Amino acid sequence: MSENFYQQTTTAPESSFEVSLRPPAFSEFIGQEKVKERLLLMVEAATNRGDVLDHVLLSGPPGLGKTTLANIISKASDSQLHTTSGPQIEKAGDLAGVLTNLQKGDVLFIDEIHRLHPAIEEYLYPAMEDFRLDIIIDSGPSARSIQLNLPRFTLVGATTRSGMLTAPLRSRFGLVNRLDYYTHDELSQIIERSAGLLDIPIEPDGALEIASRSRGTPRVANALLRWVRDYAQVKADGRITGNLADKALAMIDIDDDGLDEMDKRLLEAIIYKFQGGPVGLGSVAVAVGEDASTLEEVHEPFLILQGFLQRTPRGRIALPAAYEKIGAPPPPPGEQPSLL
Ligand SMILES: Nc1ncnc2c1ncn2[C@@H]1O[C@H](COP(=O)(O)OP(=O)(O)OP(=O)(O)O)[C@@H](O)[C@H]1O
Repeated sequence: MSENFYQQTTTAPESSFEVSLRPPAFSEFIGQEKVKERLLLMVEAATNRGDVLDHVLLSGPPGLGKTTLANIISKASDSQLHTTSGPQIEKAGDLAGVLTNLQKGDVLFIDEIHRLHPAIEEYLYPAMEDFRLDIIIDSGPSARSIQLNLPRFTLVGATTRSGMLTAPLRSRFGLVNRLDYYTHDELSQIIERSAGLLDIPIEPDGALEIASRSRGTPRVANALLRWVRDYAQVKADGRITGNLADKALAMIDIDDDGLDEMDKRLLEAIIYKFQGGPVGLGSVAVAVGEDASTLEEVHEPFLILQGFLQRTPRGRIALPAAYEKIGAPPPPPGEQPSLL
């Protein structure tokens, strides 16, 4: 279970468990204060003007609350939410179907918007800017362009890879927000809230223990809470204390910093197989037997944030903290890989 624990919790389709824990309003959404403040202001201004909300882009690693915020935005602006994702829109006709289904003021949430096909993205520009859709019907000599007027709507785009978004698409969003990893204190509050909703008795030190091993990510925190709850029910009286959470998480090989087996395997591969780097992502992926994009989107951002890893133009480099973490002797100073 442990090896792919984060992958399961960060890329698995939404479970009813997750949906049930989703905060329904800004007031219950913990953390991301700046983002919340901006969105609240936008919603209030648009409501006061009786206007439709501007388009919003939310970026950041998986599981930080982008889908949750899209839901909250649509509720706060009293509008209907329509959900789709970049890979689901395969043809221009798919996009036309989604757009022509919207009512005035509706929120269209496109998850993984960076994965939209470039040709389809171009249809989105006039739709976002002028609420107009130009589509070509038929082909060959009888091909002709027809123009459809769309109701004014709000596009909420979510991406884990904001760098992959094209400049023309990015510039069409009125507000661009980056979500950051949560602090231990914020995650503790999220865990206590979830435990309350699920009727799980938890001590503050139990919540903090889970929080400190949740890699700054609410989705991981909720998944770990669920595991610790099961452990507490079977091995104890059901109450989650700090000590019990520690034992439960050790059982699934999640260490004090929240690193799992795959994180450690990645660091070990760079240090032992590639002499600490620099090494390209593709080579690391083959060495650890994991998909390169999972390493890049799920594992690496946290390892970088924690100071274990560095991305350089020449490849990945293990930093001194990584040697310490896996108990490898640090390289002699002369053999430290150059960071350039
Ligand atoms: N600020 C928060 N407060 C409380 N719970 C949160 C918060 N942010 C996220 N969660 C919880 O974490 C889970 C994951 O959130 P969500 O699905 O919104 O993430 P996401 O960023 O959209 O992820 P992905 O990009 O992978 O779809 C949800 O169940 C939600 O309940």
